[in-house]
Order: sequence, then C-alpha cells, then structure tokens
Amino acid sequence: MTKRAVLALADGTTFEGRAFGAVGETVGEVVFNTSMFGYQEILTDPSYVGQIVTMTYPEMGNVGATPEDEEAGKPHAVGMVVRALASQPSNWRATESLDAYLKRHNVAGIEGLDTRRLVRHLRTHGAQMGVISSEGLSAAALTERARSAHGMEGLDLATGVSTKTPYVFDMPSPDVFSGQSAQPLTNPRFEVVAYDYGLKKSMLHFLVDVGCRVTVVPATTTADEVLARKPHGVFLANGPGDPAAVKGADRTVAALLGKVPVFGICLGHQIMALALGGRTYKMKFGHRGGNQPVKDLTTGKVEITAQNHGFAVDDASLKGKAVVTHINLNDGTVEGLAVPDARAFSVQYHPEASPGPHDARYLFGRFAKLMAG
Ligand SMILES: NC(=O)CC[C@H](N)C(=O)O
Repeated sequence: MTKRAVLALADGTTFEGRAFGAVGETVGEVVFNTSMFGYQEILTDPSYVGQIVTMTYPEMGNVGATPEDEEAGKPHAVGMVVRALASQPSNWRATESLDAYLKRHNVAGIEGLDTRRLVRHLRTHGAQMGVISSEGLSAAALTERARSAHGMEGLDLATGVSTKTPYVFDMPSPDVFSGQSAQPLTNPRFEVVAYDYGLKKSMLHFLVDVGCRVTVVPATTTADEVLARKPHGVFLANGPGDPAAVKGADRTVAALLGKVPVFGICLGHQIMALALGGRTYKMKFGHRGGNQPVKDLTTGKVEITAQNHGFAVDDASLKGKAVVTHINLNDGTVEGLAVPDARAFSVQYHPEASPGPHDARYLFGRFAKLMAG
C-alpha cells in the first residue's frame, strides 16, 4: 500500500505526495538536478551528503538500479523527490527497482508532487533545509524540524566521508557493453596521489585511462606525507559540504602548490582557491545537472558540462593569484582556475560527467600533459 508523505521546507512551504524508498523521515538541504538520466550516479555521488535531491525530469526509476552504476558503495543523498516513479524498470542491466534500492539503503523518497512548482520555488527563494516524512506528523511540526536543522554553511562533511586508510586504484574505465572485465593498468606513466574529500569512482577510472596509478589518501593527509610518496601529480577530488569548513585542507594544499602539479575538481577546485588566499561563498540554489554551458577562456570553446555544487569561488577574492580559465555562461560565475607557474589548475564542473556530456574529458589529458612536463 502506498503511504502518504509530506515534504516541508524551512520557509513553511509544504508538498504532499506518496512515500517510496525507505518509509520514515529524513532531513537535508533540498536542491534540484536538471539531468534527465543517471539518477543512480547522482544519488551515490558523495557530494550529495546531507542533501535531498529533486529531479526536474518527470519520470525516474525506469532503468532500475545496478551496482555497476554506483559512484560510491551506497547512496549518499539523504532523500529523493520525483514527479513520477516508474514501478517497473526496463533495462537488461538492472538488478532491482529504484524503490527497492532506496529501501535497502534506508533512503526516503517522495513522489507524485508538482516538482515544477518546487523547483521554481527553490529558484526564487533559494535552496533550503527540508524534511520528507511519511510518519503522519503535522505540517507545522515538520516545518519546525526543517527550520531548526543546520544548513550547509560551516559544515565539514568531506572529512567524515573520506577514506580512513590509503589505497591504490589502477582499474581503467569499464566497457559495460563488451561484457569483458577490465584489466589493471600494467605500465603506469604517472604516480598520482588523490585526496579523497568524497570522491566519485569515475574520476579514478579516467585518471587511470590517461596512464595514472592512483593512491587515494584521507582528506587529513599532510603535505609532507604526500610529498614523501614522490608523486608526479596530486589530484583534489569533489566532496560534500562547505569548502571553507574542511579542516586544514587549504593549508595542506597551499603547501603542495608549486611543488607538484595539482588538478582539482569541484570541492578540490574550491579548496585550491582557498589555498591561494581566495574566498568561497554559498550560491542561491547552485548548479546541478548535465546542461551547464561553460566557456574555456583559453581556447574560446564552449563545453556543455555536468555540475553539482552549491558553493562557488569569488572571482574578486583571487586578486591575480590565479587566472580564471573558465566561466559559466548562464551566470558568469567562476568555473575554472589555473596557476601556470605552479603547474596547477582546477574546474568547478565535472569532466568525468557520470552522468552527463563528455565534452570536458580532455581535462584528464591536460593533467597528464602537465605531469609529463
Ligand atoms: N561536487 C562537489 O564537489 C561539491 C562541492 C561543494 N560541496 C559544493 O556544494 O559546492
């Protein structure tokens, strides 16, 4: 039997729908993603820790779920909002339905509400804390719960989600259609250390694809420990929460810049900006989806990019310490930085996509070229 569920936002707006996934209650920042597909990659992206994801595309669940499409071992989003949930997946790769997958991982969802109204509301009033509940509490009680929840600003979520111990990753991207299992990289051209702030598996695959053997290390690893490994390059991964709250990360990266080539993605990009003395700020509702236009100012080319961020780098705060290499064509915000003297660069968007367009994959090659010297 379907159960009634309510989504209550901190500003008092409420939506009624039906529960799917885990029955119960969840609290998180309510954000929206405009990707039409790839919900499993989105749900399992650790950058969504503490967030309830609303999908703007109206039907979700039609390709079910499969372990192969996970970006990390489990969903990290704390809730999901969809217009219509497909009850019957149709996909030869699916091992279970989206509903069963979220139930198994204890993630609550709500469906059957007007997601267009919700998204327009978030765009006008900003992303905010919210509660999904199927426990029959009054709307006023749920609103109060949303209002008293801690927002994203000031939250270090990356340290908690990072690996506890270092590990080596040397598997290239899998070819899902050939059915053949990929073989580990035999002759790595580069040894790379990757800071895990909440990284997505596909980033590691693409690093291996350009010849890197990757040692993934905890977010708290010191610059000296990393340099002692004598890597050809250091990679700064994506991750959840407020970049300015990640304990010691700015100082650590500052100690690495100039000593070894550095490539940062999303949270890694924001931390690189902080390490250079720049500032990050919370955006009104962020960029999440697979259709964000970005201009590469070094080539003049426009890329359609995958994105997932709620914070951004303040251009004016950089004061010439880095070159702005990419901008978002929707709102002019900073999408990429470079410090040529330090052989370091970073992007706010996601060249690994997953899900999303592949326009920006060349950036992994740019990192390899930088390390080749
Ligand atoms: N995908 C990411 O790395 C997100 C970075 C950061 N948590 C933000 O929301 O801006």
